[in-house]
Amino acid sequence: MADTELSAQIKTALGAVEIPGGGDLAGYGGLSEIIVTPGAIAFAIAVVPGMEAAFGPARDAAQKVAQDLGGSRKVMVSITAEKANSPKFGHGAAVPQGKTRVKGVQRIIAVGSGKGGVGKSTTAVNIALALAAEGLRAGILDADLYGPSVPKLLGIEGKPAIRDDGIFTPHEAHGLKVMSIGSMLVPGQAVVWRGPMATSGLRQLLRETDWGGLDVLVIDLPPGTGDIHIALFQQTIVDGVVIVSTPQDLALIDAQKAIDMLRRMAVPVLGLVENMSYFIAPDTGNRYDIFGTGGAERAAVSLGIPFLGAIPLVMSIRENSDAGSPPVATAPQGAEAAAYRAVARRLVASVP
Ligand SMILES: Nc1ncnc2c1ncn2[C@@H]1O[C@H](COP(=O)(O)OP(=O)(O)OP(=O)(O)O)[C@@H](O)[C@H]1O
Repeated sequence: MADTELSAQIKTALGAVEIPGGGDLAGYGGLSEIIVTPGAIAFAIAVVPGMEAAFGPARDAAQKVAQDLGGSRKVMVSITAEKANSPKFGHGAAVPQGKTRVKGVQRIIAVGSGKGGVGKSTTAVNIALALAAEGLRAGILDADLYGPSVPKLLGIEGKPAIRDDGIFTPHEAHGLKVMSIGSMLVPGQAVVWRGPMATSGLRQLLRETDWGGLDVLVIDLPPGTGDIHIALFQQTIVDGVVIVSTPQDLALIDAQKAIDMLRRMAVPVLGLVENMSYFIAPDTGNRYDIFGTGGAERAAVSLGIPFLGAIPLVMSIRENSDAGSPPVATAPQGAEAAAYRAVARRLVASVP
């Protein structure tokens, strides 16, 4: 059967998959193009804020429908989310003075996003690994208080060791020094960890860790522009910020707000990375732009910032990252690692 026929057949069959709020997946506006190749089937479901879990059963059902029709093809159905922003940076605040560097750290590159759920943490971890692959002594600090995921992405468990003088010894994973704000949280505590507690927790992790001489520390920021960002940028010299976005997440207004905050806080914007940008069929190697093409590049141009590269939507990125085996470390010769390494090289070129 021709691939387009199977694609149409799957779409029709998705008419039997119910979605939250009524209706079916075939008629749902957030369903991407259904890519069918001789060896694979891939499509994505874009959902609105807070609906990722609710759409889980629909995704599982869609996966089954596609698998039943697709025979031995490998099936990937992803949910891509656009979560609500964190609290906004107040307008009119003065550009702060008195920023300092972190002891034992030459350069800091932060990774942020206008919105959550765009793959910011996955990108941050793989960029840090790619910087290490360029020969730099690299580390990563997980500042995403509202959803720390770096420990899972790097397969780290437990709290970091604390020396007698109260200084943290960071975890080590895949050649990276790693600290996560997740280690500071008691389960269920995150909600009340706002404002001063959150910022002092971050400060402690950043300043009271024995980084042991790093060329570059990557900081995985929370999404949006909130207290953590303001405190970090007020107190610390951050050499630049990378903004991660998905193609359908390119509501320019969000990226614009994040960039506006960075500019007013005198933090350089290093550029935009487009994540889950295109799908590469594992069998044919062909590229498919399932949500259209060129959005992030155009957005970068109109925002006046560099476009740093596009990361494909690949099943192995999700599966391996969620299992603590990020592709840059575990499959360094693969196409996924190459995409992250291209971004890292552009960063090395733009941060002295
Ligand atoms: N390029 C990719 N291809 C396939 N899956 C991806 C890709 N990038 C990220 N993912 C998956 O998307 C999900 C969300 O990624 P991640 O946790 O990095 O997002 P985030 O923006 O940091 O989210 P949050 O705002 O909740 O912290 C994860 O399951 C991850 O494995």
